[in-house]
Amino acid sequence: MQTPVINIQNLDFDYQGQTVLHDVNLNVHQGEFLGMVGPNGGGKTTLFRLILGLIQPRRGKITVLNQSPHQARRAIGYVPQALKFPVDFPMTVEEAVLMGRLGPGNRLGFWKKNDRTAIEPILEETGLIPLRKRRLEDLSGGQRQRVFIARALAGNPQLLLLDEPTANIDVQMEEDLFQLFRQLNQRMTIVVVSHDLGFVSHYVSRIACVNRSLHCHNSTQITPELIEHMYGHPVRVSRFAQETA
Ligand SMILES: Nc1ncnc2c1ncn2[C@@H]1O[C@H](COP(=O)(O)OP(=O)(O)OP(=O)(O)O)[C@@H](O)[C@H]1O
Repeated sequence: MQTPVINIQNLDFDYQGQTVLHDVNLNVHQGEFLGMVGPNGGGKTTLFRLILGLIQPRRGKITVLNQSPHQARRAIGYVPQALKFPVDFPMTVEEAVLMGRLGPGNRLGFWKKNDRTAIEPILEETGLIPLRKRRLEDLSGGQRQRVFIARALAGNPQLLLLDEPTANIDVQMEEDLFQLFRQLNQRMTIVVVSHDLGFVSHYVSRIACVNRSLHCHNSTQITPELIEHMYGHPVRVSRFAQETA
């Protein structure tokens, strides 16, 4: 059997003595498109930061592509929550995407020809060719999201982690982005955090519910009762309600 892309065993994580994640176990397999849902503060971003090796578990084990998260770092593309990224940074779309090529031997602003060549198909795939010379601050929220996705793709990752990539963007743009993720999923494993359960379960086969602990469900098993139980209160999920009405 193939080694999972992400393997987490009996993981505990604390922030200043407060347990944020407890006894988390998770296997994400090659080529999987996994959705991740859960209430605010449930620990989803923390789990991403652990997978990226930015923070260490207090207990348990985590491997990514059969290596430590730190060793696997260059094989992971990460799109953080949009609100956590400065948007008034004075750079063009092209320069922002090139930042995804940063690494040993590459300095900011001193790009090699092969870096510029490498980003061309990515600009094309993410629909950014017409915007390539525009400054980040002049873009809409959805266009900016595409830039952050393209930046994450520039390092040619095997695993893509997307933290609420469709927050604050309109429904059409959300559909377009998920179509792009579906296309990308043909060549890479994807984990996407979303609060739009009905929508995300349409695209993914499995959903990890994170609220201090983690439980996986097939997307067909997700019911309003299960969601209410996980969030601790009823959740307004427009598309979910429509689909299950
Ligand atoms: N740097 C930090 N120091 C201390 N506590 C933190 C830190 N970052 C997050 N936390 C706490 O850890 C818990 C989990 O936060 P996390 O951001 O992982 O949740 P989340 O599920 O991603 O939430 P959201 O859906 O709101 O993005 C929260 O209680 C949060 O306040």
